[in-house]
Amino acid sequence: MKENTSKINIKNLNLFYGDNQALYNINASLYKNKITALIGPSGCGKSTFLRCINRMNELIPIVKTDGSITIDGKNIYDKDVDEVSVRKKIGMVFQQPNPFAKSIYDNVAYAPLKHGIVKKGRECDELVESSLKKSGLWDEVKDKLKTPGTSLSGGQQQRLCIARTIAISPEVILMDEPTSALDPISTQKIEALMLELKKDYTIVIVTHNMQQAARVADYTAFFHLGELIEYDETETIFINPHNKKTEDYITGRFG
Ligand SMILES: Nc1ncnc2c1ncn2[C@@H]1O[C@H](COP(=O)(O)OP(=O)(O)OP(=O)(O)O)[C@@H](O)[C@H]1O
Repeated sequence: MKENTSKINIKNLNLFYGDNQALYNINASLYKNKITALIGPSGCGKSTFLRCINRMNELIPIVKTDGSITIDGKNIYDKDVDEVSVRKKIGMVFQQPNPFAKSIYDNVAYAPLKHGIVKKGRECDELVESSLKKSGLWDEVKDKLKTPGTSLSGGQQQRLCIARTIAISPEVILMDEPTSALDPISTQKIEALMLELKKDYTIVIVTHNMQQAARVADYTAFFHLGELIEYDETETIFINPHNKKTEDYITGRFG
């Protein structure tokens, strides 16, 4: 792993929902311009861990987090860091495509205009076009930018959500089961897109689909009962795991 640049450093991360501990002392370095997949049985803490990386769990009042997550050396849990700036730097794509009830154009333009990243007019038009091109959707929507985002197919809506995420120039993209609501062809398109996007972004994905992790991820982290059991190059996790629990899960003995 040595030749990689560390982008996200997690140290002694514990998370509690009220009295219930959901994450136990997680330590890991996630690498820049790589795709890291989080796998493990239902309820093992994958989504909780993902949401720690953009401080989204803080929207849940009973959550208490300790430990640190540094991104490029800065702890995002420091008191002087506000969570809105964290979420601008770290985009998120959800399981269900969730475009705004707005036009395709406005879905992409909304946040950059709101944050003053671009001005209305040509500058904004160019950003909308380049974001839709990067998400592989431009050719399918360029003649209907004023139609509602919700009129697109599920797979197109997910690529619109990715375009919306890219438009504010994040450094990290978190994806929580981004293809589980999609058909195989849309899934294939999103996977191809992820491989393209990792050239510019660091990607962390939660997936239940082990073939998907094997196809797209450079690194894979296996969680069980809130613990990070094993984290390594994807090939090692799938072909030569070091931990018995990882092996049992990979080979379908539980989960
Ligand atoms: N909002 C919440 N309030 C209380 N407990 C929660 C909340 N969200 C998750 N949990 C608990 O935290 C633990 C980890 O859940 P999490 O959703 O992170 O697991 P997961 O591995 O992503 O599961 P799945 O694969 O089913 O989505 C579970 O025991 C779950 O019940």
